[in-house]
Amino acid sequence: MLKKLPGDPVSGLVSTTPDTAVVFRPAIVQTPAIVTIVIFAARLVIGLVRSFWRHPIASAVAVTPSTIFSLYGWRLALVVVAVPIALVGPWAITYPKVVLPWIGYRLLAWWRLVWIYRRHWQPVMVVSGLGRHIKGRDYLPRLLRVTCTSWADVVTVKMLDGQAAKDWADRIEHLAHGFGAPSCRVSVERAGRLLLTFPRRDPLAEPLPAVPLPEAATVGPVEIGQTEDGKPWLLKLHGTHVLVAGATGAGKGSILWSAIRGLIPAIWTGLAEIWALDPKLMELSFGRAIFGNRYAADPADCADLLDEAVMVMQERAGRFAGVQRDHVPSVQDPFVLVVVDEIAFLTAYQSDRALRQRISAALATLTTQGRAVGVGVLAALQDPRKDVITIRNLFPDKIALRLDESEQVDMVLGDGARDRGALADHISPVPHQGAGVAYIRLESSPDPIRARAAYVSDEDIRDMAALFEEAM
Ligand SMILES: Nc1ncnc2c1ncn2[C@@H]1O[C@H](COP(=O)(O)OP(=O)(O)OP(=O)(O)O)[C@@H](O)[C@H]1O
Repeated sequence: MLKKLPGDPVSGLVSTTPDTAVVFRPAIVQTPAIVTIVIFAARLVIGLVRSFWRHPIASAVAVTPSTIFSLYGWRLALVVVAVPIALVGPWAITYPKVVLPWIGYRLLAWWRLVWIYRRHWQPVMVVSGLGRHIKGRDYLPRLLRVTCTSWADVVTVKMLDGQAAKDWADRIEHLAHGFGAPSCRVSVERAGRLLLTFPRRDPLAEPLPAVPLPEAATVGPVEIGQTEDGKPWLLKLHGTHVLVAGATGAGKGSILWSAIRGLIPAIWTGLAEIWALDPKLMELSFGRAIFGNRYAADPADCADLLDEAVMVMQERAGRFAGVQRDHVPSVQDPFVLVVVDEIAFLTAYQSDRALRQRISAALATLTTQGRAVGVGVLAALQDPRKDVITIRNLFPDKIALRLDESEQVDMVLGDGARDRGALADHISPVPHQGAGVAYIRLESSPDPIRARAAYVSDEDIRDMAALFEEAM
């Protein structure tokens, strides 16, 4: 009814005299006041119904006491407020994990929706360029829902038609600053819809103690720490190869040692073996007893050990050919995990060219053919540039600890990882806050996950090694 086709009727022309500008009289559509009032009232009712529907608890908390106050006075309103608090309060303190998701986080989500996101939505969208202001009208992405977890707000957004997730990923800093969050992560919920994660606090700010030794022998994903949403960080080792990149002091050792720790019962029962290459002669030498005679520090010895691993791999491949396609760990054919601390010492920084080529060839062979026959590589390095590690892409799983430069993030985790919120270059260099904190990108999902590896102290390593020393 209020729509008008573009252009003005000829009768609207005021002047067509040569030498004077053509002037159009703007078309004014007189809308009766009652129509405007009805439209605004309908919008208000729809908004209230939607608000009650989406936030029943928050709406009840806001509306019930004020209604009772206006109808029956403050005494009854006080009773209505005090009784639920008295009932739910002790329950919430005793069972916070039950009460918080059901009541606490819902109230918080409503409050943050109203106070943070809805209030700032229009300016943040327009200024960041995600919304458009055309001819006095705003075209904004729709803010659909806010949910809260213990550490973050998750905002569901319907993008404008024609927008891509990358448009949002390119503006994570605008979004984080605009909504007062330390960072923002973007993931796709489904076509046209995004989830924006805004952390409220850092759940990984405190170091984690070493994970207890597993009770059962397993080579399955081993628990090595905790992810941001409080779940155990399970690292797959059998059936893959893992590259860990991090600047000096980023905590590479804690990932290597946590992985070894998770395999200790399997090593003990003969289902797994760790073959350790320690060219820096620092990290792995601490637990030599765990590795038996499969430990090398000198580059020539490392090359011999790698060649031996290749031979084991090829012998198995020959035996398994046509019989089985997957490796099942057994005492005869244990899972062999080749752990390399600072792989660049053996490849890029190795001055003996022949040795360097031998080592590179062995590593490339293991990473291309090893996983089906139960030989895996877990390698750590400081500098992820291509000229330092040419076989970077042969590792299916990669972990980025604190990195020095923003460009290194995509080198480790793949294109677009940093845009989606893997801010590995922003991890704190203070060991207490940032060591062991990492971003992971799994083969199955483009969205990076933030996690922290448990800290395996020298004492923990000594205890683990002592188990094997006694048996020797
Ligand atoms: N997961 C962790 N949680 C808390 N603190 C840690 C963790 N890992 C390491 N640290 C602390 O950070 C320091 C450096 O760790 P680490 O030596 O493992 O780093 P790195 O990446 O191996 O460094 P480099 O490459 O220089 O050997 C350790 O001495 C320890 O105090």
